[in-house]
Amino acid sequence: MIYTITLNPAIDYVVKLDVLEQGTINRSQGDYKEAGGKGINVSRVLDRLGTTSTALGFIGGFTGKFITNYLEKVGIAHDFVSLQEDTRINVKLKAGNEETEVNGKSPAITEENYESFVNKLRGLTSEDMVVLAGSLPASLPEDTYHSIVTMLNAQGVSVILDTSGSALEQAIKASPAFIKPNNHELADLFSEKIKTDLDIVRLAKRLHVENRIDHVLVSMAKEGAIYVGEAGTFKLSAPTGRAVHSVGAGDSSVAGFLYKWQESNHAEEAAKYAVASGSATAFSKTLCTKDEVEKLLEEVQVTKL
Ligand SMILES: Nc1ncnc2c1ncn2[C@@H]1O[C@H](COP(=O)(O)OP(=O)(O)O)[C@@H](O)[C@H]1O
Ligand SMILES: O=P(O)(O)OC[C@H]1O[C@](O)(COP(=O)(O)O)[C@@H](O)[C@@H]1O
Repeated sequence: MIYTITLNPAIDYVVKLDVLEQGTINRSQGDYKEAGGKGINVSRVLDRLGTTSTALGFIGGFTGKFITNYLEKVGIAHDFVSLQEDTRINVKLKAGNEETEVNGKSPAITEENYESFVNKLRGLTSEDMVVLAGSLPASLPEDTYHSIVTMLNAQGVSVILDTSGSALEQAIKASPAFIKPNNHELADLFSEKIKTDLDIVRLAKRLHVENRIDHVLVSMAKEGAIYVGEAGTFKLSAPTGRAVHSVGAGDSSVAGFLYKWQESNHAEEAAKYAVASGSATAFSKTLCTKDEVEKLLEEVQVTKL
């Protein structure tokens, strides 16, 4: 069974504007709300690709209810721990080609809440895969993902991790099986400036070798991705198209990789599927569908590095 963990879910409130002017009243040309947060988006894309998963994490208040109602409507299983405070709202402002994001502050998580969550993971086994994705709520320590990866590894569970900053820096020391930083997150992780593909390869190889991470997929938005791992080192081009809304593109890549990986056990195929899924989401108003992904698959070119 696949489980996705979103410790800090969100309603994504997407607002379209002609231009965004600071210090005055802007009027929306159209807006909509999505059940978001990285793990939840992975569950949503897996569902569209035909794979079942259960969404775990913390949820609270009327905003949390919006998310669970949505998941129930589309038939995605969930087993969240309930919080007193409201799940956050993340505002995504789309003005012309520019996307500006204001991600909300996380609700408080008590020790009791956290213990209830960890108890849900105790029964997982080597039959299971877990996606840990997104930022950590402010009330949890920065080594939270490190502890979860350590615990799940000991239970034989494969862990897929997609986070950034200090949470990522700590968690990679516990050797998750797969990570998908974007090129900026990779640069931050090593406090380096990335200028060429070879810089990416060099840093990703350190994660593969020194941190014993089986698969490292570094996404680079319209430049595609670079894979370093058990299957070798290669670059994958992204299909060309008009980027409509890139929120969730990274989450779609994670879901695409996981979907193909569990079906084929073939990392190169999985990485191709990841890139096609990310691009299919970037090219559509919301998350990708399987048809959209498979239409783009042939356009993803793989070059050995
Ligand atoms: N403008 C774009 N054109 C084509 N593909 C894109 C574009 N933006 C994102 N993608 C696809 O989505 C994937 C993930 O995007 P990226 O922006 O790197 O991730 P994240 O959302 O995690 O920052 C890329 O590897 C690529 O396949
Ligand atoms: O937990 P974070 O880092 O604040 O990110 C949450 C945001 O990321 C998203 O999951 C989108 O992520 P990507 O664009 O990286 O795929 C949004 O749905 C959500 O608002």
